[in-house]
Amino acid sequence: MSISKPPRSFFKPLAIGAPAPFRELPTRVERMIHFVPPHIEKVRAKSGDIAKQADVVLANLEDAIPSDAKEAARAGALDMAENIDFSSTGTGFWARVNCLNSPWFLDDVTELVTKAGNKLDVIMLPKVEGPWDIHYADQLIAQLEAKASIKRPIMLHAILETAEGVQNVEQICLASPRMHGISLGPADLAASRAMKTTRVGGGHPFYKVIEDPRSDDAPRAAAQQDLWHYTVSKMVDACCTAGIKPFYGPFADIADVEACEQQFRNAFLMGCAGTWSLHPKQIDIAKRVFSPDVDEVLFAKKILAAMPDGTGVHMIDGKMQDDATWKQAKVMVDLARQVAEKDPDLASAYEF
Ligand SMILES: CC(=O)SCCNC(=O)CCNC(=O)[C@H](O)C(C)(C)COP(=O)(O)OP(=O)(O)OC[C@H]1O[C@@H](n2cnc3c(N)ncnc32)[C@H](O)[C@@H]1OP(=O)(O)O
Ligand SMILES: CC(=O)C(=O)O
Ligand SMILES: [Mg+2]
Repeated sequence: MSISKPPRSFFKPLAIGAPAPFRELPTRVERMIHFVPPHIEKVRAKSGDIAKQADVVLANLEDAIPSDAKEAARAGALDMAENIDFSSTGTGFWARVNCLNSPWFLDDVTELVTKAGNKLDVIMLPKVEGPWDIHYADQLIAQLEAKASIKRPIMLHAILETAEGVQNVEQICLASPRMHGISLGPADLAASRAMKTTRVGGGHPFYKVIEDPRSDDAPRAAAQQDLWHYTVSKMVDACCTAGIKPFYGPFADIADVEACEQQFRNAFLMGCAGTWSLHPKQIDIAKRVFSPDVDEVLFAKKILAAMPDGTGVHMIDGKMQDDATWKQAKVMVDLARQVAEKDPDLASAYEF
């Protein structure tokens, strides 16, 4: 017997007075979630400017914040909520709270929801292992939303960063209508799986395929493979099944902008909606990569124009098009339209 909720109960608020969860995700361009360490006053002071460039600004309270600065980071996050104008640029405001078994989680969530709940779009929950973690956070947030008379539901975004979480990713995505999406957490995940790498995201020179031995004994060609391909694929399928958004996560080799761009691009091509930026220079990389390519969009527009009702078969520039490629084209053009609303240069390049 199934133990899932009956369909009619799924969208009911979990506390009397809490807002009803969204039936559909709000349509938002979220090409990058920019991480700010809120306890550092100098960096926090810049986050108003960052909010004009990034699609999402996130106050990070978890890893990378020293244990003796956790309260300061929380206070910094509340300060950001109060003093930065996110709404006029349509920028999302998120916070990554400490994990559920930490001494800080309860105060993080309580203070964020009750003091800044009407400003906060998404709470990012680290180290989620199964749907039970989502159920607990979901109920607690509903109680706090009700207590503080929050008008819009705060969404939940889980980080996929333990082997158990990857094993349970489908149930995590389906656990609650409060779910917004999932991000890959390659550092904790590597540790959890005992992967032998000290890198945060990206490839590894030892993870490669080499060609067969050559008759001339010349060095054999080799190509690095993507360590994260399986996990990203699994995450994308789980998110899309649940109607929520998959994201790549951090790329910590800040100086290696080329490898960062390639890792982001692989994730974009595989279906991710966005990524994280840890440093201001990763914002532009993410913007470039997660905005659809102009030539691809112009080609996709030709497909839509040639097949107004989305059926049949057509040849365009020597390539066969049918109902399936019409859907591929629609994905591209729909995203381009959303990006165009934020970016007038791209709007004109896409010829909208
Ligand atoms: C595995 C995980 O959990 S990943 C998520 C957790 N990690 C994070 O959130 C890290 C966030 N990023 C950072 O803390 C920093 O970018 C670091 C530590 C990676 C690098 O910091 P620095 O060495 O100071 O970078 P750098 O010197 O290049 O900074 C250039 C400027 O950008 C500013 N800056 C750096 N990072 C950020 C940021 N995330 N947001 C806003 N401004 C920033 C710096 O303050 C500096 O400003 P200044 O020129 O006025 O002095
Ligand atoms: C993203 C993150 O938290 C990690 O890679 O561990
Ligand atoms: Mg982590």
